Amino acid sequence: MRTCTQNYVRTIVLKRRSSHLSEDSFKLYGNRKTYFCQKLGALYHFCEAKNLLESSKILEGDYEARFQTILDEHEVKFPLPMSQIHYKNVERLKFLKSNGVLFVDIPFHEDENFLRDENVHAVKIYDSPDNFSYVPSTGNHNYAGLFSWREFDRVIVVEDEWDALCLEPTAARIQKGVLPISGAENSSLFKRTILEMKKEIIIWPGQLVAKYPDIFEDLDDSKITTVSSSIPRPKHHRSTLTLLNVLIRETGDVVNLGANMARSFVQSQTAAESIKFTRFSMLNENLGGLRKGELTLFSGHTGKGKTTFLSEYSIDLALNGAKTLWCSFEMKLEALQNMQAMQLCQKSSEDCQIEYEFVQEKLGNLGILALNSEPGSMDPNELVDKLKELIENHRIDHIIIDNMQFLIFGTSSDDAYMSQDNTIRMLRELATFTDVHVTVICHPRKTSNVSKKDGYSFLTEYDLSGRARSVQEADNVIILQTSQDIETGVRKDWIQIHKCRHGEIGKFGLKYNRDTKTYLQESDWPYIFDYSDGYDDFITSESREMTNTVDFCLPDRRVDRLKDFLDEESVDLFLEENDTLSD
Ligand SMILES: Nc1ncnc2c1ncn2[C@@H]1O[C@H](COP(=O)(O)OP(=O)(O)OP(=O)(O)O)[C@@H](O)[C@H]1O
Repeated sequence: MRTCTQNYVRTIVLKRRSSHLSEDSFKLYGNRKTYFCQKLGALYHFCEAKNLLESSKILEGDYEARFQTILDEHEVKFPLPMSQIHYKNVERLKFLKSNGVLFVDIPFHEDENFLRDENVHAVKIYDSPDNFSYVPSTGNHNYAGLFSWREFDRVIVVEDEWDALCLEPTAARIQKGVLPISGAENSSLFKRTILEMKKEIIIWPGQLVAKYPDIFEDLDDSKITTVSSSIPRPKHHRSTLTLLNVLIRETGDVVNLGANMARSFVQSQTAAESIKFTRFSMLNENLGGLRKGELTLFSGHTGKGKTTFLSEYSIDLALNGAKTLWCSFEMKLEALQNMQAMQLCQKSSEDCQIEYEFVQEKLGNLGILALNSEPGSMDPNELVDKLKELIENHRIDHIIIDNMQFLIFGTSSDDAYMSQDNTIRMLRELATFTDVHVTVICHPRKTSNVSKKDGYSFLTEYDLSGRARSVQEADNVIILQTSQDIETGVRKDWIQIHKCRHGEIGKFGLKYNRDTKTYLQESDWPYIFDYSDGYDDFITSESREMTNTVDFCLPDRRVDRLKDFLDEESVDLFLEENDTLSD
């Protein structure tokens, strides 16, 4: 009798084209038939696969006795010896799902039986997620028979059955089959029968070529495409979209748009799942909320509020469920913390200190994280590695990097450009392949097109420092625009969306409250402050300094206009509450 102290017993993954499987098993695990009917069924399948992976239980003690109990509990007859189990018997093992996952092994021998998948040969038992053994412990074991490689001319070779399980439905949407390789390394049949017959072989990750030289060395190079080793294995991806992105971006020179309709289905699904803004709800209209897997560049004139705005932006998102990680290389964490407390509670710094405990609790519940680093430069490679780890461990949805300059190295401008291109490319990949939204603050280069009237030039995406490459890589480019009338001192701020790959460009005004460091978007301004009017006529000589703040002065004629909209009593109340507004 075999004894294991800890075993993961994992359930059967049974979803192949087979006449003796009931419809029920197709539905349970999904197959191409199912998800083509349901369109987004692949997503379901993907989640199912992930759930199976994550919910597998550890069985303590004597494996076989425990296993037999499970079989008995579910009244499943497991006809030993295992080498004689047929698929139709195995089918019943799906009842084991609630107890974890049991992989039923397909014989992989140097004979044609393999191709018919007739027999189940062994059970794979996990001592830990990476350590497993087979019962009975004979020869080669491989799960190829469970997957879809036979149905397509193009095949993606992956490391093991978990990768295959996670990738298969997505791959099928773009007409590719999957084939797990582990266990087949000693088989010349594997190479001869499968790989040599296929028109295109994608190897994910590319290191498998070096790991299994006997299998790949003689294959025609022109048929092989490898997925970069910096991209995580399929089982580590968080959504179907990121898997599709890898397959579409990393493989093949030409994309069949017809076959890739799947991508737009998933894309629209992602949009529907985007995290919406409340304080800055006007961003929902253009950007469609915060979408996972995108890269946003955020810019604005130096010292004009980029960090301040993004801080409140991250609070808004956090209040709607998005977990943001701040990488603040410019501002000390205490300063960021203080600003976030004020913005969250909409209180002044002094009030936050008075109500310290309340503020602390509220901010704590929000769950915004910050990389524990001192202000200063950081090696982008080191940062990206760190971020991958944090995304995995803390389930992060959004990363803000403040700012790009701290990730650029090089003495000459050419070196700096190269470095910036490289950093942006890494951040782009990070967003795409981890399904996290990355927002990067970029400074503009020095601009000179300043009109006499406006103290700050109007920035466009072309004013962002570095090369156009960054803008091309980004999904969104947002600029906090500032203008200041040189004569009157009036400052105006607005958010301008210059690029939005999956939405629309647009703009909206902002007013700033110095006391709480918060912004009020245009649609929330008291209606009397009509954006199209401009602000010039709000100015009195005393209030010049404060014209873009919400507590600005209101001249008499504006009060009169207020009366057109409100009754006498409400106007009095309004004026009383805003006594700075009265003369
Ligand atoms: N709209 C605004 N009107 C007036 N003051 C503002 C406004 N927005 C932010 N500020 C103030 O401007 C100062 C600088 O803000 P912040 O650090 O956010 O700017 P930044 O653009 O990120 O700066 P840098 O270019 O140095 O990175 C802060 O004291 C902030 O309170």
